[in-house]
Amino acid sequence: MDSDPAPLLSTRAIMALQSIDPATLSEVQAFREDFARFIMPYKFGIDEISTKVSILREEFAELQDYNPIEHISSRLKSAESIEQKVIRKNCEPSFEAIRAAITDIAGVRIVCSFVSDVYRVFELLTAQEDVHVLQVKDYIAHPKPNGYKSLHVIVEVPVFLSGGPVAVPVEVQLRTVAMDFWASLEHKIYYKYDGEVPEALLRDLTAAAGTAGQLDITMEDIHRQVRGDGGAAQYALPVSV
Ligand SMILES: Nc1nc2c(ncn2[C@@H]2O[C@H](COP(=O)(O)OP(=O)(O)OP(=O)(O)O)[C@@H](O)[C@H]2O)c(=O)[nH]1
Ligand SMILES: Nc1ncnc2c1ncn2[C@@H]1O[C@H](COP(=O)(O)OP(=O)(O)OP(=O)(O)O)[C@@H](O)[C@H]1O
Repeated sequence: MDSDPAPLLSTRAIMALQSIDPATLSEVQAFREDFARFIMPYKFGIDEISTKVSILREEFAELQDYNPIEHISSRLKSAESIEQKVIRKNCEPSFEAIRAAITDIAGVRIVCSFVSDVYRVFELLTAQEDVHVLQVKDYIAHPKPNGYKSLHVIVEVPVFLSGGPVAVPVEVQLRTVAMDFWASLEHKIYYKYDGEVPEALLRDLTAAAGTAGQLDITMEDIHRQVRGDGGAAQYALPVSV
């Protein structure tokens, strides 16, 4: 006995689609295809940078018995987040204008053990000949007023598509574990309060950023002493760390 195939769309979705004029529907479909074509190179840009960072990480681990990179994460900006930024930046809503104005559609975050590692990984990545630096923002040397610290660099990498190479901007954020801990909590609080964070919490967050900064200094100092290249505080460490 034949049974009806399971519907691909719910009755509500079919009714909604039937009520849209076919011209609008084909416009929506065309837009979806254009958006997929627009976003694809950014995904490949993330892949390029992630591969470069993974190679550096493996090489360090193999040859130097030391790994300056704790972890790597990446994100492709969502259509909603791009839309919000287009509105916020008062950018013309065309793919061409968005491509020129929004340089963090592809994002990679590199979390390092120590501040010196952040700068070392930055130097190694940006010295590669196919990595073109467009902009650097050093929020470690110059933290934001709320205490936010990270080293940001917008790089452009070539992505080889069937039609030829395309230069894709990728935002790389480099930070320590302590900076990352602080930034992720601050991000959650900011969203929880929809940007209207109470004064007392803001004060606590700024103070916590200072504590995280102090922790980075102390940890790096201990690390240097263990490696035997000195440190600011010259106290002896107990056996193995
Ligand atoms: N948690 C947290 N993240 C931040 C903060 N400031 C910047 N970031 C992160 O860094 C990204 C880029 O920040 P910036 O380099 O300062 O760029 P911007 O001045 O905001 O400029 P646009 O990215 O063009 O809006 C943001 O999208 C966040 O992911 C902050 O105060 N707290
Ligand atoms: N370069 C990056 N690498 C990895 N993750 C990132 C990067 N930039 C942002 N993120 C993370 O992606 C998530 C969502 O980011 P989203 O694109 O919505 O906003 P944003 O880039 O942080 O802010 P804005 O749109 O104001 O520039 C957040 O968890 C954020 O921490």
